[in-house]
Amino acid sequence: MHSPTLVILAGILAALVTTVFYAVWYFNKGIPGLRLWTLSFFCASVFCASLLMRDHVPEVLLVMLTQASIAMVAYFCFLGSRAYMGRASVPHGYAASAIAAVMAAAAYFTVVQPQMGIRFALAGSVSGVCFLLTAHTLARGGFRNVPARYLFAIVASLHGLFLLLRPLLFKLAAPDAGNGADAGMVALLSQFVVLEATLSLVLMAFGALMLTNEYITRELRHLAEVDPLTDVFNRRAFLTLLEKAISSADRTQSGLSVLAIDLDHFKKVNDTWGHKGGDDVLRHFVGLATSCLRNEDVMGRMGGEEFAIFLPNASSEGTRAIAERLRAMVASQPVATDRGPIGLTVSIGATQYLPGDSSDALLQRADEAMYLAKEHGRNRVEALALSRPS
Ligand SMILES: Nc1nc2c(ncn2[C@@H]2O[C@H](COP(=O)(O)OP(=O)(O)OP(=O)(O)O)[C@@H](O)[C@H]2O)c(=O)[nH]1
Repeated sequence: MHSPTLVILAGILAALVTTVFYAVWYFNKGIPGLRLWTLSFFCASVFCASLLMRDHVPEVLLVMLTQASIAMVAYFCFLGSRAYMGRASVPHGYAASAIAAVMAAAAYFTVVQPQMGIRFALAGSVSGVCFLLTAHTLARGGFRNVPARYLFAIVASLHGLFLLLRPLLFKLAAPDAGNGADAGMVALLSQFVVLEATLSLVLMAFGALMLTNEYITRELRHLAEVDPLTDVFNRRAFLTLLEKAISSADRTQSGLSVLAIDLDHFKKVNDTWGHKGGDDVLRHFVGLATSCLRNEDVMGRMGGEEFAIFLPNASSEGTRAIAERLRAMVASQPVATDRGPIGLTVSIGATQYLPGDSSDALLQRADEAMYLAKEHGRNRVEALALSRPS
């Protein structure tokens, strides 16, 4: 296909992708990386537009514009990937200096010592390195959690490698571009370069949209499962996980313990310190509780100032020890506030899964034990059916 036609097609695609990304970003500004990917595709549109203005703009200006825009396509793509992966941005000063140096070199090799090959290699190497860095950034986090990163990382690395090897390819295919046969080969390779860039653009846009979609899905799942104040599972999610833990305990004949925890005299905390003070206490308690749990232990907020924790594979002694450690920790570590420390105690009911228990029965028994702790004076641990019958 005619090269200018391919460039027009690539330009239309880049502009369309930019518009779609801008619209998605406009309504979802919190998605990390999306703004930078939008800028990257915008620079790709500028690059295509500048190629099409070839006959109407002074050569040196055109070369500087194309070199800067192609470098920025890759740089913004790299920054977007870092943002998506939650990594810190890189200092823009280095990038600005690098792009300025590339533009200066491009001007030098256009006006002072015209060398198209060197300009070509320069543009390819800067953006090639940025695309390889993009692939490395996306791959480093581990593929298992976010499988869509496969596509983006593979396309970015192949595109980066192609950009780096491109001058070599031209050299091998057409060692003497002045000769007629080699000039034909150069034209063919140029068409392939535009095709490769267009295909990479489409695939990377696809990858970025998949990552965006994955982020939104993850956020929605988080909102549906997690209590916004304390960041532990809400009642519904906790019960679902408890059901699964019960099935697993049945299957593997392993232990499963449940703690029901209620903050003592929490109404008084609210009355004395205000609702905000009460919220701080809830968060403080959750922080303490999670610090003394193992990775496999699961905590949920069952409502108000009531929490529950289930402990897979915990023995009765282990369960008692964790409950007692948590009780003592809460009692000894008041919440520090500007107006002084807020003292806090908890009542804990502990129980263990007995064959045939439903999740409701198990939680109810833990609750009964917790009410016993309240009745017996609060700031204590009570247990029901904690030892497994032999
Ligand atoms: N700050 C804050 N308070 C809450 C929240 N949810 C429930 N509460 C308060 O928790 C308090 C629970 O009080 P009660 O059920 O009377 O229990 P208590 O004062 O802890 O007394 P005991 O449980 O018998 O020790 C109420 O004042 C609720 O308003 C919340 O998300 N934030």
